[in-house]
Amino acid sequence: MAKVLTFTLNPALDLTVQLPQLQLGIVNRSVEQHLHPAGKGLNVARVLTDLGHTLTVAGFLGMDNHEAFDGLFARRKWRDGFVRVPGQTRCNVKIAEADGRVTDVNGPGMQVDAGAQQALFASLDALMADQDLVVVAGSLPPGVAPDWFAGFVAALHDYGKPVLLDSSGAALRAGITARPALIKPNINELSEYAGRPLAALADLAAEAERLHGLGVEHVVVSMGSDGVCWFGPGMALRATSPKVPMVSTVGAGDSLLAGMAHGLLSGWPPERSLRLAAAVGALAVTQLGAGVPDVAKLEPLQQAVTIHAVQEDGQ
Ligand SMILES: Nc1ncnc2c1ncn2[C@@H]1O[C@H](COP(=O)(O)OP(=O)(O)OP(=O)(O)O)[C@@H](O)[C@H]1O
Ligand SMILES: O=P(O)(O)OC[C@@]1(O)O[C@H](CO)[C@@H](O)[C@@H]1O
Repeated sequence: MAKVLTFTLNPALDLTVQLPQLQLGIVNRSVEQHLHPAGKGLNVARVLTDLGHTLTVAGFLGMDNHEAFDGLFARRKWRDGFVRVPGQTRCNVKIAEADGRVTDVNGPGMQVDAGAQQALFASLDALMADQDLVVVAGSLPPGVAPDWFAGFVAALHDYGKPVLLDSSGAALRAGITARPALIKPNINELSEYAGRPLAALADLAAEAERLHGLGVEHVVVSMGSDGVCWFGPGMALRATSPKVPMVSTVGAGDSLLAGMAHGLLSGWPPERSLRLAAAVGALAVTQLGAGVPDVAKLEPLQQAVTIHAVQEDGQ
């Protein structure tokens, strides 16, 4: 199995609040609440650990509420490369209604100063030693500029290992300039990047083609219950999403990305990688938070995924 480093520059304590139906402007009473350490790169790390890989996790972490994260790192036996900064890691609220709708209220995150950014940069040689693949996922905390992020991803790229990027907005735009091997925007994030709605598969294919021209080898576009499209060198595949009981969609994209990473690291044919990735994404929807506590559950989900080629006309 492989060694993987995931960066979460803006981690979060995810507070998931489950209730029958959210009613705005009145007191809502939740049925259950769960608080757990998360953030995109850490969610990816959970899945990759469950699939058998050895993980190092890094980014910025607030000094004032680090305990839950330290506990997670110790339980999962992750090497901890996080730079501690003054203040609190943010709390992101996820309101999960009984019909499967999830409303996210994500905090900005704690201020990260130039010293902390330099400290993370300075640790790259040590962090990158022996890694087979790097994942950079999530938003940028206040103080971290998109230009800095572009340089950061470029520095990772220079180590010669595949860099997988999942971000949005200005961070996605900046990260793409550093030619990551793979990006995984959802369809809304890619539409925002493109500056136009990408409604049809032909639009996605055209945008992916443009990104290939910028040096991004793999463009993986997630579309929630509508599945996922993967545009790679000389290939375009679409996977359907299996029908699953919905608990929370939070972390589905991270799970999909982890599945893709696993397939790439295993040297699998594209169809096999995409099938697994779609199955891991679907599994995430059936539970709170990311992870594959029972790998056997992936088998029926993989069988329920249909893969077909995206035609030139976008069918
Ligand atoms: N309702 C669903 N049923 C089955 N599979 C799903 C469902 N929602 C998501 N998935 C799977 O998970 C993948 C990622 O989902 P989605 O497109 O919602 O990612 P995302 O917007 O990046 O999510 P997040 O940022 O919350 O992790 C989809 O491509 C699909 O394979
Ligand atoms: O604000 P960001 O960094 O874009 O996203 C953060 C986040 O919504 O992403 C994960 C799900 O993908 C959650 O664990 C976390 O709260």
